[in-house]
Amino acid sequence: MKILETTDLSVDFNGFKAISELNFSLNQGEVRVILGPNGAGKTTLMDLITGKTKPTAGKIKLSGTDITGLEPYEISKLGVGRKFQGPNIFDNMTVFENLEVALQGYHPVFKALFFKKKKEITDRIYDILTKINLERKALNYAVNLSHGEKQWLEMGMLLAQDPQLIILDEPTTGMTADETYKTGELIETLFKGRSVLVIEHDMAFVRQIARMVTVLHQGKFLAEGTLEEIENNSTVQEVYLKEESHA
Ligand SMILES: Nc1ncnc2c1ncn2[C@@H]1O[C@H](COP(=O)(O)OP(=O)(O)OP(=O)(O)O)[C@@H](O)[C@H]1O
Repeated sequence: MKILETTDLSVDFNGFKAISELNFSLNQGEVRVILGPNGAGKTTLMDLITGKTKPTAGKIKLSGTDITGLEPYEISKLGVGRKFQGPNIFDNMTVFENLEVALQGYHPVFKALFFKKKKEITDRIYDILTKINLERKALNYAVNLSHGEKQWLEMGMLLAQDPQLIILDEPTTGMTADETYKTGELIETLFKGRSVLVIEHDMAFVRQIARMVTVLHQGKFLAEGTLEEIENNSTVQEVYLKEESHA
């Protein structure tokens, strides 16, 4: 089944086509990396899927439901979770509290109402903490975590919201090679069986996580295949070489 499908999707910024008649689809449970040189339209595509940018033409379907033109909060409610490049967590809360907020929202006044659910919630939080390797830091303030740990905490928070589609925008930016590798492992364990779209430039990381890669260029579909196929694709090579010669 297709979790995501775009049909002739286009967006025009004052005459400039940042995404142009794009037909893209993602299968349920698939991890797909979106590649493309600077300005290819990768971020714009994610903005269209999440409702941040409204398309000029075309359609977007999520699990068969037309979500074209919906507002970001509506799309998020339908189960699309997005993680932006930098860590976006509550610095002045503990790791545990960050996950608690992600699971049940921030309702200090109504906390008592959740009392009965407490055990269930705590178990779920510890399950995620174990997966993101932060169980020993549950009571530490998030501000004191390393860059990698902050990113992993946010991935745990994303999972806590149980999204049907997860979008990760360059998740390894600023990470050491070791942290990058651990992030790849995390995507395989934490998001196992989930549908994930990733924008990423780090090729070792792409090789680690993706079965299939889609390449965009100037807002258009350029190629799709395994990373090996993409690396051997002469059109893709040409586009990247041209970009390098302009850099
Ligand atoms: N709101 C906007 N108004 C006008 N032009 C825009 C807007 N958003 C994006 N663009 C343009 O659309 C093109 C695609 O940008 P986008 O950020 O999607 O590319 P990208 O593939 O994510 O690139 P990068 O790898 O550099 O992040 C760029 O030329 C950008 O300048």
